[in-house]
Amino acid sequence: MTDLTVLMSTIEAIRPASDQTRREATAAMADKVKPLGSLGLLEEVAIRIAALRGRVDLPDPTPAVVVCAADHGIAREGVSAFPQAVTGLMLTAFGTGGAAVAVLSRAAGARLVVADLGVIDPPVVPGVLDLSIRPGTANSVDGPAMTPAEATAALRQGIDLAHELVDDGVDLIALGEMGIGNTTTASALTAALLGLDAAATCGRGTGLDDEQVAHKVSVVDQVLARHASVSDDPLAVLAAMGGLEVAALAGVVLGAAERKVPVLVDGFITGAAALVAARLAPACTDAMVAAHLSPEPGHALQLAALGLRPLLDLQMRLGEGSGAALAINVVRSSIAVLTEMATFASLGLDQTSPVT
Ligand SMILES: O=C(O)c1ccc[n+]([C@@H]2O[C@H](COP(=O)([O-])O)[C@@H](O)[C@H]2O)c1
Ligand SMILES: Cc1cc2nc[nH]c2cc1C
Repeated sequence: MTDLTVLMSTIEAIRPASDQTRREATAAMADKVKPLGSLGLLEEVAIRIAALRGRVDLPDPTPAVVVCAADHGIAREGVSAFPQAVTGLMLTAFGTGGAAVAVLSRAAGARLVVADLGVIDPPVVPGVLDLSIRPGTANSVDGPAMTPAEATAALRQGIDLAHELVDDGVDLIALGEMGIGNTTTASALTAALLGLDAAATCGRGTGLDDEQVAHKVSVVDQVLARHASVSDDPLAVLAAMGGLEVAALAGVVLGAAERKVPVLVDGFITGAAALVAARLAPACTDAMVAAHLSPEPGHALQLAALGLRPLLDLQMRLGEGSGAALAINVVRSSIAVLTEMATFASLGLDQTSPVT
């Protein structure tokens, strides 16, 4: 099958979560020995996952953290506090287990899957999947970051990866990314897809000062002006602005949603991938859980557009999937609440009258 055929058949196959199971899970949660709604978002997450999976008796999840890495031509505009070579260096840190996301994945009992979608001069690191489409995108200030065929190929890599993980027993996927310059790419994508000004979506990334953020806004303004004609078509916007890892992560979302497996969206860059996926297949938002809130100003705007509420707000702005890895145990706990908590009835209590 061609990349486009796989993409289209995946989009076609994505169905909304089950309303019937949502009602059953909501009723089951209401019976638990606690005041109604007192476990807050923990209740909502378990109910949403039950509705997605089509069953209330959820097993303890088998999680995987998927980190997609790639380089960005836009980094040449001086929009990051760090040099582009850091993208490749971090591949080694992922592969050797010393990166934050490797530590947090271990703490969550999750398998870590790292994929190179287009790192320039990637180091040879055992365990890192070579899914490279091209060595970095082109600079989207000057022209399209990639061709529609390259964007589709990256999406397909993500879809295939999600399918392989699910076939292997994974039923919870945390999204992560690495790519110097990718907050600028995510700012452009978010502004284009949500019809926002660059100033609303640009933040400090890896640590820009106010003057550097102003420069970043002017660069994103140039990208938006250069590609103004494509703003109605999500695949064309993705190809025009990048990036390769964003495309692959959008594919992971689509592939997971097709198989009714929840994805934990991490920060601002995975949020941009989630937006792309939602534009391609609106029902895939039922598979998304927002792990945390990044201080990048565009992140809250993305989550509002997706109708998602973040589980955590720890002022984390690392990326890599660090927030998503951390939220795995929150999701695991929410499922345990739904499946293991006692009910009022089982304790011989009447939940409608307070115990005196
Ligand atoms: O996840 C976030 O919200 C986030 C916010 C700021 C920075 N990052 C990470 O930092 C890198 C991009 O930052 P920058 O400044 O180079 O665009 C990239 O590797 C991301 O993983 C990630
Ligand atoms: C060191 C470093 C680690 C990262 N992890 C994700 N983005 C990153 C950016 C830098 C600079």
